[in-house]
Amino acid sequence: MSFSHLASLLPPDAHCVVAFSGGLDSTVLLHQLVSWQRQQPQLRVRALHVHHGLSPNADRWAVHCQQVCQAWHLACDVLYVQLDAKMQGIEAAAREARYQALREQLQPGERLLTAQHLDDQCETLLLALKRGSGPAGLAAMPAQRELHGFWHLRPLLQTSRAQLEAYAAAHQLRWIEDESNGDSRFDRNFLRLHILPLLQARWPHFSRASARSAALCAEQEQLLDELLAEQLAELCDAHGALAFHPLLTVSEARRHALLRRWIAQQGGAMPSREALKRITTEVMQSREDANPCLRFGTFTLRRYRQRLYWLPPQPSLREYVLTWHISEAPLRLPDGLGQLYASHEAGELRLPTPDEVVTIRFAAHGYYHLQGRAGGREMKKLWQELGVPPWQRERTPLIYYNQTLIAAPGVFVTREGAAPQGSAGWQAIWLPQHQEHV
Ligand SMILES: Nc1ncnc2c1ncn2[C@@H]1O[C@H](COP(=O)(O)OP(=O)(O)OP(=O)(O)O)[C@@H](O)[C@H]1O
Repeated sequence: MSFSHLASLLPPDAHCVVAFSGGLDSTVLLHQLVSWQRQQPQLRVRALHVHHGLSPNADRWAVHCQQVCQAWHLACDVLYVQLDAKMQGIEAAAREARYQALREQLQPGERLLTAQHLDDQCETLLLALKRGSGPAGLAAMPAQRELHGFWHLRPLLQTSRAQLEAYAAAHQLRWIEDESNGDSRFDRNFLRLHILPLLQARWPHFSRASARSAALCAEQEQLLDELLAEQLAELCDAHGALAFHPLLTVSEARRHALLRRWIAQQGGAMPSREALKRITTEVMQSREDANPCLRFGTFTLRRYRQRLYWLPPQPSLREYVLTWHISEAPLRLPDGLGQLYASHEAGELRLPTPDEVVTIRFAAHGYYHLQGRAGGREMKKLWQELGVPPWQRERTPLIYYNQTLIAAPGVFVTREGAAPQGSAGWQAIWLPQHQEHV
């Protein structure tokens, strides 16, 4: 038996974690790895089984998986996830929960292996066609991808179901049949049970040919990624906000390709063509003083000045008042905003007097004088002058001494907050959460 499909994806000393459902596909994959390990003794293999709790047989499947692994001298952990069988889109929810549970178990250096095969690839392509996907969707499943810092590999993508069945028979493997595989209310099962057999009967190479189409789409997408990477990097600032004016002077095809890649980098789902057109007309081309906003699931696309922002929910924190003992530990801010540190080295803030209580708030109204600027201004005007986008204005920590606004760390210091010339001051440093461990 040749293991070239494994050797092309895995170094000989790889640490493999197989997502083992106990079905035909992952049983064959696990058996092949165990067999290959005899030739590659440095290879490490272990299995994880996810117990979704959806089938009355789920406990038996978990026991089966552990027995198979025991017989093959492999470690096998069972991961329990909670799902409600009555919920909408249970297939997608189960997949989401499964990948999350699997990911959480991976140790540094381990690779996750799943057992999707050639016919699965064909089904995925047909499902993408049904949704009207573009080339990224029609590329179906990649044989390898990075998944939150880990490698996720699908070594069987070139192997047909018939080949897997022949392998299982030749090695007398035992596997379990998920009874839900026979339920053609699920789109994938409908294709597998009713459509693919017809296509394969007429054109025996249909799955292989369609997988080739998927691979060609993937290649085109990769080429575009490479060609557009430089331009996209130039358009993005350090926070990922996109300078959109240059996009208005390029072709629609290039604009859409750049927007799709930018949204993917921001963690958004692939937008439809219709959505990309709306981004152009309703957000990029809206009036200069408009405050356009489009919702995409839990994300919001907004424009501020010359840039587009892809934002997770940004609730106002105006109700918060946190007392800060600046000589003690750093202060943790609400809603994942990170921490505030006090540094007593060469700061520009005056120290509070003994009767002044230091609080952190997220709202300021009225007229203020900022240090280093002539004249006072309304707070709203100041935010505009400082270039702070509207959604950040009630999420920027503000230091108060009693009822007096002193500073916004890293943004401004008020006249009332400035240390007198020649006297020692202190500094407040705001470290957003994503920088805490740098
Ligand atoms: N209960 C499970 N425990 C562990 N691994 C599983 C489980 N179910 C499925 N897998 C893994 O995921 C692979 C794909 O399974 P399946 O085709 O049933 O899922 P799917 O929802 O279509 O997933 P995908 O989008 O990942 O293709 C299997 O080959 C197996 O490696």
